[in-house]
Amino acid sequence: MTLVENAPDLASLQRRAAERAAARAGGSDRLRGHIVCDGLVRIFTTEGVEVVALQGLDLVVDRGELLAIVGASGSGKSTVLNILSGLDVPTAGIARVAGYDLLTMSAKKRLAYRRHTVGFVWQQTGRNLLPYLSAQENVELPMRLAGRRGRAVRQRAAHLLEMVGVGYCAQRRPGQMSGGEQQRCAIAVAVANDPEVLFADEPTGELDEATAGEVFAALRSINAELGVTIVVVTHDPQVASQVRRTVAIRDGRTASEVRRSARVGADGVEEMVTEEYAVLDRAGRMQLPSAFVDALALRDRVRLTLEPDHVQVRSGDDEEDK
Ligand SMILES: Nc1ncnc2c1ncn2[C@@H]1O[C@H](COP(=O)(O)OP(=O)(O)OP(=O)(O)O)[C@@H](O)[C@H]1O
Repeated sequence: MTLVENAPDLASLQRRAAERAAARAGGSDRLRGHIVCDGLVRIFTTEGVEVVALQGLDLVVDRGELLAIVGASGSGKSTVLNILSGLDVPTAGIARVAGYDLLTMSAKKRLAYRRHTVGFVWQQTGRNLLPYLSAQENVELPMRLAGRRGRAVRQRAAHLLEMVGVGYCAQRRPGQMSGGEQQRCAIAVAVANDPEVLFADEPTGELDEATAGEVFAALRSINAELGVTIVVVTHDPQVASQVRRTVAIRDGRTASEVRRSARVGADGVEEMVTEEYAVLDRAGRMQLPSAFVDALALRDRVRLTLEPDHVQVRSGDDEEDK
């Protein structure tokens, strides 16, 4: 499916994010695979019952990308995020972030990873900000805890608040800010110590659509200005219009992907093109979108035919019915 619209702004932000990310990494050749999941498996065992939350999930996120992960409740989104953020350990497979192997790293390294390499924004605003500090003080706090002092700390905090569009809230406490303003402030807090990767778990879950749009704008501007790699987990399928790449998870696997890219049309005007892909894993497996399965009443067996430039999928019942 391909949709075309005029929205060059997202494209120029993404170009800037790629330039900043390349500058951070010391060259554009270091951009590939900032986050790599390969055949990732997570099995939970509760009272003797096994739940396979991730069953061979593959995902590659490049340095400087802004990626959204979507999926229905129970599809495995939080499990992936918990693993990538170092809170949980996978059962098998490969999970690597910024050169850290998340399966084998020691407890000491895991702590350093969580403190310095990654930043977090949670859905509950109360988990992101201290209620008795102003927005400015909240953003300064992680820098002070890391031993930084002086005018540079105050300036960076003020600069980050401006970057996410809530500079006017600097002297307000969280209770004096709206939910959207608090989440934008939380983004500034999360990147205060310049992490390589920012993870956001349902950062707009408690917000209305317009306010959610402002939070995504803040994430895009942080991504473009700092070149930080961002992964947002959400159950909101509308997010695909807010970011360049959206990966959908179904039953613990990456099922499909929506990409928005800039193209110059015949009239010379730059436009955004949205394309949806199914994801083929290394074992040759892919999931058909449920809408396709329902439309053709596909079930149990399907017939595959190799054509010169595509593969045809037909109901396996056809031949038997004749
Ligand atoms: N600690 C746990 N113990 C047992 N099962 C778990 C545990 N954590 C998650 N699961 C199961 O793993 C599967 C994936 O859960 P996960 O929380 O990753 O889904 P999700 O897509 O984030 O859902 P939601 O949007 O509702 O948060 C579910 O079947 C869930 O019940």
